[in-house]
Amino acid sequence: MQICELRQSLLDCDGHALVLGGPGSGKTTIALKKAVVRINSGLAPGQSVLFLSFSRAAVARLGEAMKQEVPKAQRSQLSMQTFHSFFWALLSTHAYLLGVPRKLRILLPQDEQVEYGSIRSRDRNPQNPEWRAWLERREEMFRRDGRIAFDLFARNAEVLLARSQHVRRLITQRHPLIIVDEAQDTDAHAWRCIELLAETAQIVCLADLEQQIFDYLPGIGPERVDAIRQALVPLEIDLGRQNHRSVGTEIALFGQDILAGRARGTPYVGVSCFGYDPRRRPQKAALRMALGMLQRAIKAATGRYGRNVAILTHSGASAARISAALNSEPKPVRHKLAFDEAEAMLTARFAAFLLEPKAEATRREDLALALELLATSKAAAGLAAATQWRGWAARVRQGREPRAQFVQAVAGVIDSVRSAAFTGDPARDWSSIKRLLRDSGDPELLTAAKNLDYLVAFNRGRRISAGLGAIWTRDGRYTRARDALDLALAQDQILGGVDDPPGLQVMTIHKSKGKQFDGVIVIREGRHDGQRQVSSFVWWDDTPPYRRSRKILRVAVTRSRVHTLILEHFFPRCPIFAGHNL
Ligand SMILES: Nc1ncnc2c1ncn2[C@@H]1O[C@H](COP(=O)(O)OP(=O)(O)OP(=O)(O)O)[C@@H](O)[C@H]1O
Repeated sequence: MQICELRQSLLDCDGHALVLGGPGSGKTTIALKKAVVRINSGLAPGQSVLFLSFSRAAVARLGEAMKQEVPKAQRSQLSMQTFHSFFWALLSTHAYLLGVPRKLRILLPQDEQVEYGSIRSRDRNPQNPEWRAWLERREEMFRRDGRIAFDLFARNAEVLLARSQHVRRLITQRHPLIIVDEAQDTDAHAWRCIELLAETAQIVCLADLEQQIFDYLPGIGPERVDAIRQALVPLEIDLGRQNHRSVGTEIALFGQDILAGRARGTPYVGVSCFGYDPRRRPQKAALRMALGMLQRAIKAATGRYGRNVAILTHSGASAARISAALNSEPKPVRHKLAFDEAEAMLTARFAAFLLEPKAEATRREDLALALELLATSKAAAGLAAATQWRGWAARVRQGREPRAQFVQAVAGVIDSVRSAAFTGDPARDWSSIKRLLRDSGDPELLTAAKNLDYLVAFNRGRRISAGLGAIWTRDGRYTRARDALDLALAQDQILGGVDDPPGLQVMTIHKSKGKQFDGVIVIREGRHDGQRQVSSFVWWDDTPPYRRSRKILRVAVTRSRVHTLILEHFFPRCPIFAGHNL
């Protein structure tokens, strides 16, 4: 890699720095180089360069990039973490200074969701007394029981760092250089933490305001980059519109034109569009054709098929529909769906419960508990059935077992696991639970079995297996399997899952941020805005000239290295695409 003068100035700089630049301009790459230079200049034993990112996805990509940019010998001196894992480590060691219990536990998102699931998403705001009451209860859980929700991490880390110079020193002595990825998306608390650490550590912020697509979240806004400038007075280098991701294509230029609202009216190298009429051609057929076109385009450009490709959608519901269309017979297409995990995690707790030893004497309690666990996962999905199932659980406890088919099916499963001989191999035993659920023939239990598949798809299996295996080795049965599962999931949400699998992935545009694929299909369809069908590229509440929508679409189209294909319904027409001729 050529190091230009601009990049060299970053490598030479001892003070704070701010690296700006568009998608694929090389911010991450040069920051990793900077880390290597710092490591080579000598770190004391126990010291490392800290690279902070928002999502595990971004850390996963960093891991990939690191393999290219950082020599093996130095990798252990580079600590790549998400903000969450960094704050968690900080809080779990020092939060007692805030007067909370010494032993902290994480309030998992799926458990939080159970608490507030009944409040509609649009009512989850500080104006709503019900929501405020939940926030207070959540705060109380932290103060009294040491159970802390992810959302409280940054705020409490800030209080801790602000109060204790000692803790600040401990961190900056360990990490003399801190690199902050996607610094434009730090909220006020996370940013204040960095600012406090900047007193005694060197900070390098990477930012691109034009990729700020999480600005609907509280505390995130365009003011952050100015705040960085004011607080750090950094050396500023701007990689501008350099494009190293999709060299030889005009993908970055296309993204730029989308953002600027410029329609040049001629095709772009590396970008194509496949429009279809959903009344004539079903989506599942169009999807398969589009995947073929994408892979052929990648092969034509590079001589080989793409290693990883993604289908990007505007909403989670749309991602789920695409996934279902890909799964449809006769030729299902293998893929991974990045989806809302709460329901699946809670179903896993039900499965863990089924693994726990059971006795005839506790049948009634077991059945009631099973119904409650299932109700909890329903509640997380915001489904009304939860209330009814909880009612049934209460009746079971009173000795009045409802005749409802669902209750009978669950009772059947409980009866079968009581006599099941588990093998001690968690993977096999987990599969036999799934089989039992499927064999029950009940549609709800079938959904539960499917949710368990998702966990495997998400690579959550390994840590869960290890936890369950350890219990079996100790006890010869799965005593308190649910605790082991919770522990595995908590670890996983903070530390784990840092891989970027090959193959096809389906996800929302927001989830794709910071990722890179050989090829990308961006789905455009219709979405109902309450009055009529509008293009799904037009974001909720956005108005001409559609700044927000353009920003988001640009993030989507610039995720690919070789080819981006827009798969679109002919109708409704899209104002953002008007004048383009792809
Ligand atoms: N100076 C360079 N010369 C050649 N290739 C480079 C250079 N810098 C980066 N690359 C390559 O370009 C691609 C994108 O770079 P990188 O991920 O660093 O960009 P980025 O600015 O962090 O992107 P984004 O903001 O979209 O996450 C990578 O595959 C990287 O290996």
